[in-house]
Amino acid sequence: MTAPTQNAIEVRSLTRTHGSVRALDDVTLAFRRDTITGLLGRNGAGKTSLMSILSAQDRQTSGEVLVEGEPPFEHARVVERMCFIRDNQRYPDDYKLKHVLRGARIGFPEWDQALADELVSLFRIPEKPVVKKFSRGQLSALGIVIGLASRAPITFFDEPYLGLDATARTHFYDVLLRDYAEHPRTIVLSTHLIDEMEQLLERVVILDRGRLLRDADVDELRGAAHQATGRDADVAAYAEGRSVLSRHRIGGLATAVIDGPPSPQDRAAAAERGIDIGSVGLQELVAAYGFDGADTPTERPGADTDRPATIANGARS
Ligand SMILES: Nc1ncnc2c1ncn2[C@@H]1O[C@H](COP(=O)(O)OP(=O)(O)OP(=O)(O)O)[C@@H](O)[C@H]1O
Repeated sequence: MTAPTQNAIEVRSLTRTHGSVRALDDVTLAFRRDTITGLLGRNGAGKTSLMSILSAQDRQTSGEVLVEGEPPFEHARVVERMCFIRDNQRYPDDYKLKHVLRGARIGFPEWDQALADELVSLFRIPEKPVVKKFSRGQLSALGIVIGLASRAPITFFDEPYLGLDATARTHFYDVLLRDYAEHPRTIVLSTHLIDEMEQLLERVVILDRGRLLRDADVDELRGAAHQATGRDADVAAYAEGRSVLSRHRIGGLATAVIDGPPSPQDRAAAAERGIDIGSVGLQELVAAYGFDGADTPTERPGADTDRPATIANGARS
């Protein structure tokens, strides 16, 4: 008997096009079993497209997807082990809370009714109105109830927090961590609230314009870049020849996010120019990747005549 691989999902050369738009472009990666992975990237990066294909709700244009070793599309055995909570889930017009929960209980073999009841009360989800009258936050809460109580071995959450108040988001994070500790499973969640949700994540996948930028442990990414802050001209000189992910300028001060941890030589060069070297958090790193090596648009395009070549061209391959 072969041992199960440590990956719940494997994706090879995955491409999804819509006409001339490449929602996913030659993506190769794996999602580890019994791990919470954050799917990050700017609007339109391809996060929903990827989860839709992995959960068999859409089909790739080319490439291969294996979920627990099998292609998911039209594979009932694989599909019933997955739960995809979309940010725009629709329900039949006459459905109330009880109808949605009844459907989920039938659809998910590992469904936990006690957990569903606890969450309904925690999120104060109303029983009487039809679901189509729910507020944005109530709809998100309902998705979270289904996603967690399904106990599906592979669960996808697509921006599950939309419209949720701060208390409800805290409840979500706390129950997710508690339930995951008691029932480990593979969870993939897309989010733009990176600072807030970073504590939940063990691994991170970053997409940009359909392409894979990073697939790494959160701890590895925390040291993946450094930032240099100082007078604009000094930071520009420091940035010269280094791989600049983004640069912010306010007045005469600038901060450049540079790919890679600072070496002793970097520290010495910074000290020589009176530049502060600092660490870059996950949210700042993802934002910096999204800049394409460009400046923040605080100044008129074309006004920046002294822009160093590494910044103007973008140094990231
Ligand atoms: N059915 C479709 N028809 C045409 N283009 C599509 C379709 N679905 C997705 N796209 C395009 O594919 C790209 C990726 O979209 P996707 O929804 O996967 O991004 P996302 O990372 O989830 O974005 P967001 O963070 O804004 O939710 C976008 O440019 C989007 O416009």
